[in-house]
Amino acid sequence: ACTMALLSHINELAANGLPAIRTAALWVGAGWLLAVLATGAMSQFILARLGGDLVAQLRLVLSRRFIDLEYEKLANEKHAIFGSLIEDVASIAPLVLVAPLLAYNLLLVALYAGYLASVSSPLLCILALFLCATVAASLALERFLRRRFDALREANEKVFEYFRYLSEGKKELALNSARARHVADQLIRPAIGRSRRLMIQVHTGLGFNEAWSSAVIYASVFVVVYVGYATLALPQATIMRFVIGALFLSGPVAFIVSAARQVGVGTASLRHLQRVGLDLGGEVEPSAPGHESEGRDTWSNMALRDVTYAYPGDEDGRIALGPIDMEIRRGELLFIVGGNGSGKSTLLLLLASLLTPRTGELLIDGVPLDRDKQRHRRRFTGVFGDFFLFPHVLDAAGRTLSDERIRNLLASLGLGSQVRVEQGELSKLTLSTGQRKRLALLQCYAEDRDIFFFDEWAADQDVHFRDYFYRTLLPDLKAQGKTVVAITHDDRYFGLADRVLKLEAGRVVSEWPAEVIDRYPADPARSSLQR
Ligand SMILES: Nc1ncnc2c1ncn2[C@@H]1O[C@H](COP(=O)(O)OP(=O)(O)OP(=O)(O)O)[C@@H](O)[C@H]1O
Repeated sequence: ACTMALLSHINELAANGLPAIRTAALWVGAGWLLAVLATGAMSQFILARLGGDLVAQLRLVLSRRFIDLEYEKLANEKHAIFGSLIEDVASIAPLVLVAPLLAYNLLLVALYAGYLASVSSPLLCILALFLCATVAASLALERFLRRRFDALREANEKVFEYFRYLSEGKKELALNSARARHVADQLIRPAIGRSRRLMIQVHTGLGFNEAWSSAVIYASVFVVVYVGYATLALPQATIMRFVIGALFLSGPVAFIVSAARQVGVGTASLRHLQRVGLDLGGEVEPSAPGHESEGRDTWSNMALRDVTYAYPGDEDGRIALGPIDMEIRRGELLFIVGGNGSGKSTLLLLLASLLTPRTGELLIDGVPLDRDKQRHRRRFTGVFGDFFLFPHVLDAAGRTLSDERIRNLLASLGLGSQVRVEQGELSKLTLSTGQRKRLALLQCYAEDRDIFFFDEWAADQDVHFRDYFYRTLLPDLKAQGKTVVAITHDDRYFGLADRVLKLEAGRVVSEWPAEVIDRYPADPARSSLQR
C-alpha cells in the first residue's frame, strides 16, 4: 500500500508537474519513502521469522521421519537416504524460504494490477496478455525440465556415494594408488561430468526463461505505448502513468519467474524424499512416551514358524533365510552358529522384528506379533555386527545413567583409565575395535532389557577378555534371568550354552541341547564350568 501511494505520488508529479508549494511535494514524497522503508523492513523481518520457523519445522519433521522410518527401508537404500540428509534438506530449505516471498510478490503483482486497472483497463488487458504468455512459457518449461531436475538429483546422489568412498575408504585409497586413480577417474569424474551436463541443461533452461520473461515485459511496455497512442489514442499523461506502474510491476514478476529455480530444485528433492519413503506431510507426533509404566513383561517363549526372508535389494529374489522354525525360551543362553552368509544376523533381525518375514510369522507365546512391534523391540538390547556407538549412556527409559554407575561399568570392562564420563556422556568413542565393542556392551548393561543379543561380539576381544565374556559375563546375565542370544564362531565355548543352533544356507541344520553340548567339543576348561 505504501509503495502504491509512492507510485501514485510520483505519477502525479510526472503528469502534472510540481505544485505551487514545492516543499510540500518533497515532504510527501519523503514521507512515503520512509513508510516504504519502514514497512519493507518490517515485512522482511516477519518473512525472515516465518522462513526460519519453516526451516526449523522442516528439519524437525525430517528428523522425526528418519527416526520413524523402518530399518528395513533404510538398510536397502542407505545411499539414497543419506543423500537425502545432505542434499534434500539443503535444497528444500530455500524452497520453503521462497514460499513466503512468492506470496509477498504475488500480492504486489495483484496490487499493482489493481492500480494499473485504475489508470487504463484496455492497457492492462494488453499487459495481462503478455504476462499470461510469460507464465504459460514458464509452466511449459517447468514440465519440460521436471524430468531433468529428477535426473540431476539422481546424478548428484551418485556423486555423493562416490564421495563416501573417499572418506570411508581413505586408508585403502592411501595404500593403493591404482584404486585411488580408478575411483577418481573411472567413477567420480564420469559421475561429476553427468551431473555437470544436467546442471548446465537445467540452468540454461531456467536462464532462458528469465531472459525471455524480461524481454516480454519490455515488449509489453513498448506495445502498450504504441497501441496507447496509435490505436486507443490515449492522453500522454495516462500512458506515462501506466508505463511507470508497469515498470514497478516488472520487479515482482521477475522475482516470481526467477523463483522457478529454487522451486524446481526443491520439488525434485521433495519427490526424491517421497521415493525413499520420507513423506514430509502430516503432523510430527510427539516422541513415544516412556515405557516404565508398562508393567512386567511376562513372555516365556518366542518362535519363528515357517519364516522366510528375502532382502528387497536382492534382484533375483534369493531367499536369504528360511524356511525356518526355531524358538527362544525365556532365560536361556542360546548360541547361533554357522558359516558366513548362513543367515545368523538376518535371523537376529527377524527375532527383534527389525525385518518382517516374507512368509511365516513371529509368535510370542503362540500369538502372532502383528501390531505393537515397538513394544516387542523394547525387549532387546545388544551389539550388532555393524554396531553404532552413541556417546550418551541411557537406561531403558531413556534417562541418563548416573556417572558413578557408568564409571563402575567402565572399570569392569577395563576402560576406566581410557574413557571419562561427565553427566552421562562418554568422553571418547575413538578407541580400538575391541574397546569400542566393550563400550557398546556397556550401553547394553545400561539399558538392561530382557533379551541380550551379541553378533560375534567376542571376535575382536583379546584372549583374556573373550574368556571373561563367555565364562563370566554371559553366565552372569543368565543368572539374572536374562535371555541371551549370541552369534559365535568360538566353538571352545559352545559347552556354556543351553542350546546351540546351527544354520547352513539359511536353514537350521542342527540343534544341540545341553546334554550333547556337554560332550562337544572336548574342552579341557570344561571341568571348571558350573554346569
Ligand atoms: N542387505 C542385504 N541385501 C541383500 N542380501 C543380504 C543383505 N544382508 C545379507 N544378505 C544376504 O543374506 C544372506 C544371510 O546373510 P547374513 O548376514 O544373515 O549371514 P551371516 O550368517 O550373519 O553371515 P556372517 O557370518 O558373514 O556375518 C547372505 O546370503 C547374504 O548375502
